[in-house]
Amino acid sequence: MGCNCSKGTRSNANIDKASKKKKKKSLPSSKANIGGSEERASFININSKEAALGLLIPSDDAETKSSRSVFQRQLTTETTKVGALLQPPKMTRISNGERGAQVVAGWPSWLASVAGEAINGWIPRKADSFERMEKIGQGTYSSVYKARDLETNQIVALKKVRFANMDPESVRFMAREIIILRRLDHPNVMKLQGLITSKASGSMYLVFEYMEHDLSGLASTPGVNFSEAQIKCYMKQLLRGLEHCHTRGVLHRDIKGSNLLLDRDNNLKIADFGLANFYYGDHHHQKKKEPLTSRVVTLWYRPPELLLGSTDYGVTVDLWSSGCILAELFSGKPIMPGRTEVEQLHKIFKLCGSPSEEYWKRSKLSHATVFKPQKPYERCVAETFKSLPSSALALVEVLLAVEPEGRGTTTLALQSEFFATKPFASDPSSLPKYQPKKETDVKLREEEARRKKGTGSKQNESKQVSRKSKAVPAPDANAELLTSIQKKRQGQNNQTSMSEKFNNPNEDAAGFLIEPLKSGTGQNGYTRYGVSSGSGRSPARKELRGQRSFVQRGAAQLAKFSNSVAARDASHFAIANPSWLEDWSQRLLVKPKDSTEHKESKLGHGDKTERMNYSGPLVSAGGNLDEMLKEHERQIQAAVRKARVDKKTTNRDDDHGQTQAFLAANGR
Ligand SMILES: Nc1ncnc2c1ncn2[C@@H]1O[C@H](COP(=O)(O)OP(=O)(O)OP(=O)(O)O)[C@@H](O)[C@H]1O
Repeated sequence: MGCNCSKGTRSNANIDKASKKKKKKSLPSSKANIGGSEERASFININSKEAALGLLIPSDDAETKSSRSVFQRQLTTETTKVGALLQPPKMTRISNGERGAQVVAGWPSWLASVAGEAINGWIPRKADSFERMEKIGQGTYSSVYKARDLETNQIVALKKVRFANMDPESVRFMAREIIILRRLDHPNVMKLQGLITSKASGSMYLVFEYMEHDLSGLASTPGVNFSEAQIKCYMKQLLRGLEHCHTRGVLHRDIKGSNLLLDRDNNLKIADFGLANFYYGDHHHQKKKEPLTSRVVTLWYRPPELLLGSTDYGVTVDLWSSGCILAELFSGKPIMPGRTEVEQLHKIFKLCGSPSEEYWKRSKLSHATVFKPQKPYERCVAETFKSLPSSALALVEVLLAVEPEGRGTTTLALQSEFFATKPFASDPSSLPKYQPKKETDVKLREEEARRKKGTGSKQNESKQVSRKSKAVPAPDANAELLTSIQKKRQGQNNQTSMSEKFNNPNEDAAGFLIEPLKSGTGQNGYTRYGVSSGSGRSPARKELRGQRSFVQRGAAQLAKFSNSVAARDASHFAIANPSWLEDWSQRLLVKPKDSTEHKESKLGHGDKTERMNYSGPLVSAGGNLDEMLKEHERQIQAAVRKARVDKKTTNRDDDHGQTQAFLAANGR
């Protein structure tokens, strides 16, 4: 495909050279002067922080248990695993000598402790060697800035990750992300180019190559239409990037359009490894595998096994998300825009059928007793996507297999007929060069509008929702995880205000040269494949952007999304039953703010900030499982009663009735 042109990356200089150099010339005056009183003082602090941090990166088990002994157990397990198909990474702990060298090279000791492996061979970059430009993204736990590397004149993206008061959870997550990023090296995976550490150790910048677009932003840009060959080009790159991750034993666990970044030449790179984790393959039966959390992957892209509570899953979770993206690229809209976990699962069953009896038996999924339908659902993927080219449909069928074992692998997907038949995947550089920054502008405008409305950042929105929405307790094995994430998020809320402060010119103190925000607009038309919407614009595409990652993201376990019914533009590839009306499970959790918002949601137009809607989790943190189940039962019964009353007074479509039946039939 020729889409693998790797951009030259400027990695940090070799640590050996650096430490030698430092020893030779600047040791006495350097910040890294470990004999200096300032550094000595921080060494003393650091040692206690190391103890608090456990020195190690988190596994999901640690997400749930958050204990050092868990880490140690994981280390032992991991280091003894051999012969892995997926080349399981070793949790290499660097020696004291190496750590010392890293500190000499200028790294804070706490970082050398938690992510020694990730910084090995690097020296820290200094903030003042970058000219910071505009803010280009706001993640839940990070802010992203465009900047110029003054040493190379290259434009880069600086992802600022804050961890309030060295909160061990936040530090562990950050450490995991950078360790994973450094394990990966592929043209279709975002490369970590370097790290900038701040004096205060309360934040860190991850340096990445700057990417002009993200796939969902680009797809939602007016006048931008994708051809089949272009969809193949993006899908091929996505699958190649994922293949690399999986081969290196990494599950991304948050594949969605807004995490697939594109440079000017249409090279796609998988970004945001904030939820990624290591995976050890199916052949490690001899050792008890550490459980993985099921509370990952943005709702619309989350596979059924996770919704059913699986903690023993693999690469197939990313394949499911990829299948959702493939179908979405053709359809011009998200294919299963659920608003709650229940609704998501119901949408999945309706489209993909429910799993077989054998699957329910063998998988022993924790939520199976609650969600197993009394009558199996028929699969209707082929009818729904009958307008897709047959080779594309065949791949969608595989990737959206309701039972994970049916999804194959990235390698098999890459070998599928879809990529072997004409029109072949375009060469990325042959595709239109889209005007930079369009979607970033949209995003920034939306953020600005939210700020003006007083809702503040995404975290604040979620907070607001958590007060409004009625979180329904449900069984979940990860209550402790949620508690720990909630705790973390309290930190994140602090981080929000801190990141707001970062926009303050006083932040120059961090050493950046600041350039004022510029804006750019422009369009570049291209024929959208098969979408018959007159303007070529698919407002629903924009909806992708609103869908947030779940774990460790929006506060109080709230996944934010834009209302699904917005996805109703006429499309050649429209799914057979596009009646995404509100079902009662949604109303159980969310009360639309007012009728205006509701109306706009249905139209799918207008300012996105007006259309925001939210879903709450089924699961509340902490508490006794029985009580949670009982409470869940009460909530469900109340909702069923309410739905029955509503049904008499309002027009309901099939979808609503089905969802109701689905839930009622399952004892709720
Ligand atoms: N290398 C890059 N080049 C350009 N923009 C980027 C880059 N990396 C991230 N961004 C922008 O910043 C946003 C936030 O980045 P990222 O997703 O890594 O952060 P996050 O805190 O994990 O976000 P989220 O809460 O959305 O998962 C992205 O959606 C993207 O628009």
